[in-house]
Amino acid sequence: MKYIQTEYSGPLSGTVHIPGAKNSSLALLAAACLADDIVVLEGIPRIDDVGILAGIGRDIGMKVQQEGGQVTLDPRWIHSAVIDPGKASSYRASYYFAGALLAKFGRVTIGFPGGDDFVARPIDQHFKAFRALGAQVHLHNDHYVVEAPELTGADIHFDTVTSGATINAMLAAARAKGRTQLHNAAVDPEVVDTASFLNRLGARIYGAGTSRIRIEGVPYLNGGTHSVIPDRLIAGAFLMAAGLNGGRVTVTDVIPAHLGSCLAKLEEVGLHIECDENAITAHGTGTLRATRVRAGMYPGFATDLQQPMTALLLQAKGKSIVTDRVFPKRFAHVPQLRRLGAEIEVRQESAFIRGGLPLRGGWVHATDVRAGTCLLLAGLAAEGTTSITGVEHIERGYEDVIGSFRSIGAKVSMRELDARELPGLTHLHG
Ligand SMILES: CC(=O)N[C@H]1[C@@H](OP(=O)(O)OP(=O)(O)OC[C@H]2O[C@@H](n3ccc(=O)[nH]c3=O)[C@H](O)[C@@H]2O)O[C@H](CO)[C@@H](O)[C@@H]1O
Ligand SMILES: C=C(OP(=O)(O)O)C(=O)O
Repeated sequence: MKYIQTEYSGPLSGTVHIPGAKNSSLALLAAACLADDIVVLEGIPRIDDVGILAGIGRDIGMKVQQEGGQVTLDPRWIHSAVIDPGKASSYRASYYFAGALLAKFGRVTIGFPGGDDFVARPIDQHFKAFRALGAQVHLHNDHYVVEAPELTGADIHFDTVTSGATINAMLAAARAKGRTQLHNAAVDPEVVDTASFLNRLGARIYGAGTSRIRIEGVPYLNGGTHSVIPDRLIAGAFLMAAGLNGGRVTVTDVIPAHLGSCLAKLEEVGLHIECDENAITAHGTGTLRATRVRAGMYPGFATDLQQPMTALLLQAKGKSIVTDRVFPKRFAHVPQLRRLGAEIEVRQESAFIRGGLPLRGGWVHATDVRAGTCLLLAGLAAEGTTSITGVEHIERGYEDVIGSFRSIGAKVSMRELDARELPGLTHLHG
């Protein structure tokens, strides 16, 4: 079993190239199924979730060729819309295959989504959208079936703002008959990126990036080429790394506007931020201020950044509070941070932090990708050696976590755990 080892690293400094966004890539790769010709996607990160998705694509007949960050997909060979439940459940965004295959096949069989587990991650709004477009949804033990002999445009009012269901509804409606309007839609950059991609193929999607999206269904979609947007969540985590021990980090190939609420919060805690057209530099003075973070949907502070931010706030003298309004129980990193000596506890769905106290290295377990980033940052600020298991979660989101952190001077390495050490470590998962 692999684990990541970190050592106290002092101020981190350097430049990191930010890869394409995981969450956008997963939507675009599935969306390619809707096309009637070859699609080329550029800037796709080489992460585990993309590997699983490509495997599913090949299983159903799609031709998928990966060369570095360029992925060429030929959907003309897709012969099946029955997706292996195990593969679908091994990552979150498999639900996009339901939206993308429905218009072409009229029936999709697929496993329930997996991915990071934050206690509750319903997909009722995806089903609501499919039903509104005329589909029936049948739930089974380990899979569900979505069926629609024909999809017809409709007005869909989401009960809550969800990026996943907004994207899935766009996919299903792109080739539906007539007009669909999405109300209370998510405004995330990944929604806009998916709409831009589909429009490049000939779809007619208007208003993506606002809470009302209009889709005029089209009978077919061409092929085309598209570059995925940069990963704002990886960029945010590296900027936070600059604040840990008073360092200076530049992230390049980013879209600064996608990080507005993150940058504002970093300035609030005392980091200096400089933005260029496609680069951001953060430098810490060594002194951090405690603060209040309320994670919300875009353009709010991202739920996927509240865990690395928590690692940073452990270094800020005083009391900080972190609340997650998107996934109110997303605090699996908290008991792990306590193993490193952090004074942090969860009460009434918020993490209360007493920061500015020294951390000491130890064994910890990453339960999900961002918990992993949080523990990695905490490990770089802790005295001694920190060992992080659960690397498979981290690798869902990072293509070269060790290389990119080393490039800013982090003392971090990937190691192999001797099987004989395992029994003594099972307590970590509790
Ligand atoms: C693969 C992917 O893109 N994952 C991202 C996506 O997840 P995911 O697509 O699962 O998250 P959503 O944006 O859909 O969730 C937003 C909120 O809506 C709720 N909800 C969602 C769907 C639904 O049918 N019913 C419902 O109640 C969720 O519980 C949550 O409170 O957005 C999250 C919120 O920015 C991010 O943390 C994830 O990294
Ligand atoms: C929650 C995340 O991913 P997923 O939705 O794929 O589980 C994440 O990227 O932080």
